[in-house]
Amino acid sequence: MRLGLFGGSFDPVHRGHLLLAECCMEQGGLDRVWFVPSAVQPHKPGGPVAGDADRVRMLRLALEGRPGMEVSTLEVERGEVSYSVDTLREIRRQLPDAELFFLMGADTLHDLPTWRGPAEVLALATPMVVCRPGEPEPDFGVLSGLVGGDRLAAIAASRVAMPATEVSSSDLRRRIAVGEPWREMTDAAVADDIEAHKLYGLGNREQ
Ligand SMILES: Nc1ncnc2c1ncn2[C@@H]1O[C@H](COP(=O)(O)OP(=O)(O)OP(=O)(O)O)[C@@H](O)[C@H]1O
Ligand SMILES: O=C(O)c1ccc[n+]([C@@H]2O[C@H](COP(=O)([O-])O)[C@@H](O)[C@H]2O)c1
Repeated sequence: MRLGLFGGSFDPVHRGHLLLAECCMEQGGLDRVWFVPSAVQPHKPGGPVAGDADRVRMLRLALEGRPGMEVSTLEVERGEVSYSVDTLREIRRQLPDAELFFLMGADTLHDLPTWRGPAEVLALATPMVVCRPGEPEPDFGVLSGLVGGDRLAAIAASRVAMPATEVSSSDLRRRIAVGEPWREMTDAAVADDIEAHKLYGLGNREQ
């Protein structure tokens, strides 16, 4: 099985995340994609804005009716700071025969050498890097001190192209808080859920 792991804060999940996973499934020939919300992303020590249960529920709603896409609660169940190397070790232990890919935008690739145990991360999973038009080309050379030339070429060959989607979780949260249009930036079921639970300061301005 070719399994794609897509880690992020998903605070909240948005159309860019969903499109990225779809493009990787199609172009990267993945059988499954697991979205792995982090408890606390190591480089975002303040932690997410929404709680674990809210982010997991929104992800499940977004992935309903998307065959092969699921949520893994491994990191939120482990709690504390979510190091990807720990998550990959655990998934490798559970699924020894799966071929693991780690889905990421080019921005995350450039950050990867600063992660905990980056060489082990690269031994456990192959980064599947998504390139967006209008963004700088991913610089696979940032991994050259961590993997050999053949492996580097294989990682570069796994790259996937996707159309630009000008959306980020932080902009979505900002729009909700200040009352700008935001629903189109995410899945309709997620937008309904944000409204039902009054997440991200929704409605605070009117009170
Ligand atoms: N619009 C987008 N298009 C494609 N990939 C994206 C987009 N937004 C985020 N990603 C990718 O999704 C992954 C998880 O990102 P994350 O959950 O932190 O979302 P984010 O929108 O970047 O959040 P924030 O704005 O809070 O930093 C990262 O690898 C990031 O590169
Ligand atoms: O393991 C680490 O040291 C590490 C440091 C920074 C980010 N990550 C992971 O990278 C993924 C993308 O994170 P983000 O929030 O930068 O989009 C997510 O799964 C994070 O847990 C992992």
